[in-house]
Amino acid sequence: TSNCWGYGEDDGPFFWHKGYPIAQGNRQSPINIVTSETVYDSSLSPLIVSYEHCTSISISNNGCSVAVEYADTEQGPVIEGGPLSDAYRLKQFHFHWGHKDYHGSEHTVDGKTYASELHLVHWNTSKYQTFREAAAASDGLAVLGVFLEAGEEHQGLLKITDALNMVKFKGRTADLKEFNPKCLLPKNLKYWTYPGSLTTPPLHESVIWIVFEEPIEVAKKQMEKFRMLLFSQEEEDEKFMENNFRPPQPLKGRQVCASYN
Ligand SMILES: NS(=O)(=O)c1ccc(C(=O)N2CCN(Cc3ccccc3)C2)cc1
Ligand SMILES: [Zn+2]
Repeated sequence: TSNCWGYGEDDGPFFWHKGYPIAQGNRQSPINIVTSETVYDSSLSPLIVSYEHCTSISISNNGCSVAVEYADTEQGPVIEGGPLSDAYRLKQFHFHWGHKDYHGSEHTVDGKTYASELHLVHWNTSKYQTFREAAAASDGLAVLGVFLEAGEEHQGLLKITDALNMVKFKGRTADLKEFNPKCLLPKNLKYWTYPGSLTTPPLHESVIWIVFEEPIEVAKKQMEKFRMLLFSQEEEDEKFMENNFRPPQPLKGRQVCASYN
C-alpha cells in the first residue's frame, strides 16, 4: 500500500490532519501519561492474556513499521478482563523506535521517552466480523503497549531481531512460524488504560489502550537491527526506518486509570 503519509518533514505527523481530520479529535493517541494524575480503578480486574495457541504466520515490512501477523482463527491468542468487556483476538504486533536509544516510544511517562514501544494489536471478535470493521468502531480494538529500553539482551526478541534482515525493504514478507509474544511482556503486568486511537492513519478513535508500566530490556545491538530496516523499496533511494513514532497528543479531558494503587 503506497501511503501518502509518513514520518518525514513533509509527510509526517504534523501534516496528517490534512488527509485525516480526526487527527485533531478528542481521543487521539499516543499521550503523555502524568502518573500523579492517573486514578487507581479498583473495578479493573486483572488482565487475562491467553496466548497459548500462537500461530504466527509471517513478519513483514509495511513501509511504516515491521509487523508480525497472526492467523485469524477461533482459537487464536486472546486477551480479556481488565478494562475489556469482550474478548479481543491478536491480529499483529509491531514496533515504533527512534534514531537513538534516548527516544522512539509513542507514549511517554512523566515526559520520559523510551527507546522503542511494542504494540500488540487485538480486535473485538465478540462484536465485529472483521478487523477492518472493528478498526473503525469505538470499542473495536485493544492495543497492549510495552516500552523497550536499552539494557540486557532480550532472548525472546532474538527470533524477531534476527529475522529483520529478511524484511529490509518495504513490501518484503518472510515466514515466521509459532512465535509466542507472551515472552515480550514485562514480568509485572501493572498497567495504565485510557480510550484512544490508532497512532497512524487512518487514526480511528477505536482503541482501548493498555500500557504496561514496566519496560522490557533489549540489547543496544538489537535496537540497532531495527534501524537498518528501510522505509523504501529495493529500487528507491535508501531511507532508514527510524523515528516512526507519533508525538503525544492532547488529553482533552480523558482520565487515565491505573490497575494498581
Ligand atoms: N500504532 S497502532 O497500534 O495504533 C496501530 C496502527 C495501525 C494498525 C493497523 O493494522 N491498521 C490501521 C488501519 N489499517 C487498516 C485499515 C482499517 C480501516 C480503514 C483503513 C485501513 C491497518 C493497527 C494499530
Ligand atoms: Zn503502533
